[in-house]
Formats: sequence, C-alpha cells, structure tokens
Amino acid sequence: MRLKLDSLNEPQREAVLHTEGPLMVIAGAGSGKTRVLIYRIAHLIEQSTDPFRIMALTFTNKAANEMRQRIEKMIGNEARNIWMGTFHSIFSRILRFEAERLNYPSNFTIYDTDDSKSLLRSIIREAALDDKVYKPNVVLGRISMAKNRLISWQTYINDPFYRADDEVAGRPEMGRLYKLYQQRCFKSGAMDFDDLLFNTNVLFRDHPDVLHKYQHRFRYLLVDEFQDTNVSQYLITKKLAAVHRNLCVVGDDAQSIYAFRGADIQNILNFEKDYPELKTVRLEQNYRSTRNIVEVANSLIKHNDRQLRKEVWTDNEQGDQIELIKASSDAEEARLVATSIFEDKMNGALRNQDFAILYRTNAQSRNVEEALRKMNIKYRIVGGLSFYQRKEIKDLLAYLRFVVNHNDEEALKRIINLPKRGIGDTTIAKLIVMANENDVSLWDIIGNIYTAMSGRTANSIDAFANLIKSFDLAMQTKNAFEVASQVARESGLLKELYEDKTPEGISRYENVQELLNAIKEFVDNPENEDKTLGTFLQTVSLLTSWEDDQNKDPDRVTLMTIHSAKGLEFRNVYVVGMEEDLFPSQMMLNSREDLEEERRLFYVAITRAEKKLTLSYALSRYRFGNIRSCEPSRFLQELDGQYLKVTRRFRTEEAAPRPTRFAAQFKRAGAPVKRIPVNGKSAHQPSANFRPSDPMRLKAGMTVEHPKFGFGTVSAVEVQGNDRKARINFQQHGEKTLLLSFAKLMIHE
Ligand SMILES: Nc1ncnc2c1ncn2[C@@H]1O[C@H](COP(=O)(O)OP(=O)(O)OP(=O)(O)O)[C@@H](O)[C@H]1O
Ligand SMILES: [Mg+2]
Repeated sequence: MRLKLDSLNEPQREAVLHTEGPLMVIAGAGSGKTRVLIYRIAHLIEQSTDPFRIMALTFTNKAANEMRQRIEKMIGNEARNIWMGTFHSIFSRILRFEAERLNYPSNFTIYDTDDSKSLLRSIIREAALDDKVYKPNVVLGRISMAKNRLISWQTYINDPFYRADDEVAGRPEMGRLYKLYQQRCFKSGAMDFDDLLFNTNVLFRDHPDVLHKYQHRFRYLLVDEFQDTNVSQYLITKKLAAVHRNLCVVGDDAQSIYAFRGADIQNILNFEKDYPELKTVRLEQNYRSTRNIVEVANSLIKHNDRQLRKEVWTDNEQGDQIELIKASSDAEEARLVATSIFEDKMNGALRNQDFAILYRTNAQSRNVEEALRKMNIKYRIVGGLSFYQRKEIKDLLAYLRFVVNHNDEEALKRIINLPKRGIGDTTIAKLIVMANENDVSLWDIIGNIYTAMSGRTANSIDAFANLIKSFDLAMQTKNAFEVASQVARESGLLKELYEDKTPEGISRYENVQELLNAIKEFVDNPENEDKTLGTFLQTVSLLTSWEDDQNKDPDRVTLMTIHSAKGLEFRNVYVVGMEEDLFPSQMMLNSREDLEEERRLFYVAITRAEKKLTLSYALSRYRFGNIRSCEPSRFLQELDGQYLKVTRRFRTEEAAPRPTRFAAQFKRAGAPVKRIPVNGKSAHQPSANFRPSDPMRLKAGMTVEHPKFGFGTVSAVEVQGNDRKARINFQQHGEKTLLLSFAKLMIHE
C-alpha cells in the first residue's frame, strides 16, 4: 500500500520525508507534531526500514499504545516490532539484555517508591541515624536528584559542593546513605526508577561494544514531547544516535511542564549546538481547535517571557466563545460543570467520551466525582484512582471504620501498624491466634492488653490501644468532623504525609485534607438529618458499588490532572478551580520561572479542547475544614476578554470583601485620586478612598487602572448576556478587552 501523504501540510510532509540526519520540529499545540511522528514511522517502514531498527520514545505508555495502533492501521502488523514506549520501559528492556555487564541478574527487580523508602528506613535505622532528621523521603529525593544529574555515590561523596550543601542542611551523612542504599539495591538485584536511566548511561559509558551494538541497531530514533526530557534521557538518545545521526525530536517549549522533575528546556536550545547540520521545521497551523480556542491560548502564553516565538493560527471555524462558570462554592462549581455537560450532551447529541474535566491537583476530583455521580454521568479517572480508592483515603477510612465499629477486623489489621509503630506481622499473627483461642475479637485482646509479649512490643500495642480509647471518648462528645480530624492528626497519618515533600506526598496530603473537607461539608449540610460518622461511612461505601457498576461502560467522561492530559485532545474541555493559590498553585509563586511553568500548564489545558472550552472558578472553597473565600486566578485576567463569556452564575452576586494581592500595588499608585473598584468586589480593607461600586458606572472616556496593564482609557463598554466587557486603551500595553466581572479595574475620578 502506498502511504498517502496528502493529508499532511507542506512543512509536515517535509518533516516526514527528511529521514536522514537530525531533525527538530518545534511547534505549537495541536499542530500535528505527533501526527508527523506517526507518518514518519509509517513512511520509514514503507521505505523498507526494518521496524526493529526504529526506536520511538513517548511520554506515557498510553501514548505509545495509541501511536502503535495508529501505525498498525496504516501499515499492518509489522508495527508491533517497533521499539516504542517510555524511556523507562524501553531502557529497562535493554538493561535486561545487558544486565550481566553491570553484574546485575537479567531478571532484576524494579523497586517502586514504597520499596525504596522502606529500604532506606532500615538503612537509616541500622546506621543509627535519627529518622526525624534523615527522613526516608527526603533522603530518597536527594538521591534521585543526584541520579538524574548522573552523579554516582562515589562522585557525590567526594564532591565538596554536595558535602557543604548537606552540612548546611544538617544531614552530613547523606553521601554515606546514598552509598549504602546503592550497595543494598545492588545486593538485592534491584534497580529503582532512576537507576533505569542512570544505569543505561553507565552501560553505554563503560561498555563501548554494547553501545556500538545499539548505535548500529537503531537506525532511526524519534522522541515525542522532547521539551520534557531530562539531562539523563537526553544523553542516552544522543549517544544512541551518534552513528546514524537520524534523531528526530518534536516538542513545544510552551508546553514544558515537568521542570519540577528535572526536565530541562535547555535541551531544545542545546540541540542546535550538538547537531550543526540540524534541520528545523516549524509547524504553526493548528488543526485541533476552533479559532477562539487557539487565539485565547495565544493571548495567555504571550505573558511568558521565556519562550521561542511562534505564531499559532488555524483555519478552523471561529467556534463558540470560551465559557466562564462562576460559582459560589466548590460544590456548586462541580454541580454547574456536571449540569453543563448534561445539557451539552442533550443539545448536541454528544457522548460522555466527548468530555474531559481537568484540574490542577488530584484532590479536586472529589467534588467533581460527587456531582457527576449525582447526575448519573459515568466517568473515568486517567492516570490515577478515583478519590475513594486512593490508598491514603482508604487508610483514614479504615481508622474511621474501626472507631465506629471495633469488630471490624479488616480495618484493624490495616491500621494497627499504620503509620509504622513497631507492631510487625508476626506480632499481629500471634494476636490473632490468641483471639481465636480465647474466642474473642482481636480488639478484645489488644484493648485489654493481655498480650504476653515482650516489653517493647507490648508498649507499642498498649500505646495503640490507648490511642483508640481516646477516639472512643471523642466519639461521645464531638461531631463527625471533629472526630475525623482528631483521628487524622493523632494517628500520625497526617503528619507522615505532611513531611513527605515529594510531589506524590504533597498530593496524598491534599487528598486526606479533602476527605476531611468532605466530612465537614457533610456535617454542615442542613439537608442531612443524621450527621454521625457511621452515616458518612455508609454513603461512602455506597459510592464504591456505584463505581463497580459504571466501570463496565466504555463511554465515560474523562477526569484527570492537567499534567496527565498532555498530548491528548477532547471535543469539550472543562478546566476547574481557576483560582489564586490553586491555579497558579500556592507552591509555584516563589519565582518567575515557577509562575511561567504554571502558565504553560494552563496553556496545555486550554489547548486540549477541540470545539468547546469552559473554565470555572468558585468564590469559596473548603480548605482544612473551613470555608475560605477565593479570588479568581490571575490567569483569567490574562486571557483576552473578547473570547470569553460568563454563562452561569451563582444565585446571589454579593461576596464578602477579602484581601487581595494587588492591594499593595494600588497603594503605590497613591495619588489623591478617588479609586473605585469596578466590579464592586474589591478586596481592599475598607478605606475611605474606596467604596463599593458596580460595573454600570464604567463609561467610555473614563481613566482606569489595572494591576498589570497600568493606566488606560476606556474606549467602549458593551453588555453581553449577563456580563459586561470594556475595551480599554492602555498606555503601555495597547488595547485590551476585559471582562468586568473579575478584571481588577479601578476608576480614577
Ligand atoms: N495536516 C493535517 N490535516 C488534518 N488533521 C491534522 C493535520 N495535522 C494534524 N491534524 C490533526 O490535528 C490534531 C492534533 O494533532 P497532533 O496531536 O499530532 O498535534 P500535536 O502537535 O502533537 O499536539 P500536542 O502539542 O498537543 O501534542 C489531531 O487530531 C491530528 O489528527
Ligand atoms: Mg503531541
């Protein structure tokens, strides 16, 4: 079969046909980069390249599978033989072949993070170090950082820079732990995740004959999402491509979102230096999205300083305006999103799978899941588990189940040594035997501390029993939320998660907080008559059965974090939680680099949508069991208002004044003018200079001040549906259209 290249545009075809020599495609979202890779591989095979000699590296296994299927459709079964997968999966395969070169068994084990942490815990204990200072996750993070920079333990120990660093951090023994950890992994025939890349680099460095073999074997190398590779990954591909030099990388610097894991945009910039004969192709036409979506995305990413300039445009229809949902609370936000999906499905004869809901943090799925369930809309969570299936949630729920019912032996077994308190499996087995022999429950044995155990274990059991008894007491006087908070705190669960500052640890901590929020909401809800913990747990177990039922259906709405949505596309996309401190995340406000990464993340979210994009935010949200008021995300203000419309609002418009981060800037302006917040919701502390106002007052000719764009003159005000927009000529930034419901404008009178 002849491959048809006429479904490619000119630069795409050029990239597909330029098979010999290094090639870089740096192009905007939805411009067909992945499509180029697919056609390129199909073309190579059609030109009779052996599929075994092609290596294609993708960011996720899911992406690899999809790519393989599409190529199979074009050229048939042979596609199966392409070496296609993530860096970790492809190189663990090569490491298995070559393991003995590194003195590893070819069936080496791959440790996950839990394995690594548990190994480190024992090493730290054996080294008689304080695990409060040398927290396993901190030590692991440090080791991981070193490996991603290709620093071996030998180098680490001898490097004065790292020594000084660890000294300052109060952890001078870090190098020794790194060494012990590596030696133990090696002795157990195990590699952790970072070792897979580290050891591949070692393999290629120390065994030129092995490198030689693979350099000749892989005639063509292709890398998707090149902007998110780290140094270690880049070096591997560079070495592999050194003979044939047929390395094709595609990426978009504007979508680089993994700097926090060591990805480095610098790779893109270095690429030209490493390959002087490089051919660069730019793709600027977007085929995925409507014009409104493409242009609103452009208006956002313009605010980043560090980026390669490119003009993304599209020939697609103008499409609908971007909808903005403004809700009074997080629960209502989720309800409005679910309702909107329901209506769009009805009006447009759409399927569930046409929709995706994206969020910044995993914990946000809880509200969304609840709202979808209530409307009986089926969903799937990609790249994670549904909220109540997550380990940390099940852990806390097990505590709560046990507090409510001391006969729940499964719950007891789950929590008795969680977090680790020195009650091992043998002890638990002995206790169970004892319970059976005496024909009483496990708790009867533990709670009555007749354990006949040696001192230390007996003390641990005693402490656990007292902990549970203190919860029993709390149950008599406190409400469900108070009990659950106490359990989360005093069991040590919350603390353990709080101390884990890895991205996964932070996410787990947020999830547990979100469970507490759910219980608080349950207690606060006047519609619930029975507010006991038992009733709450019952509603949760009912959810699980609903889930089992829906999981059979292939037609489901997709829920996921924006990070997992990279490279994907959906007809209708919702991005929820567009609020300050949530998106941009509170943790990413410390530097311009971090903020720019958050903005790129929002850019990725926007550009997933084909036909319709909806953004939403809430004016209040449960956080740490309290209702907090929120401000709309600064990113919303950065979008060009001409593409936006507010479609749904909550019932009442007034909101309590709340502090704003822009207050200081306004103060600085300081002239004796009277400044009036346009949307009537200025969050300034009450002051004589300000009085509540409404957008009605804004007229053409007025002078206004915007926290980011500075001073400007209003050239027109238009009313659209529920909302008003103003076209304003800013002295420094030119003409902008702003949506008045959240633009932080001040009128100067
Ligand atoms: N020349 C073309 N003609 C028709 N459709 C195209 C063309 N090029 C790309 N597309 C379609 O546009 C959409 C986006 O393409 P693709 O996913 O390859 O873009 P991308 O650049 O990889 O995007 P991202 O940056 O999000 O990874 C896909 O549905 C693809 O099939
Ligand atoms: Mg892509």
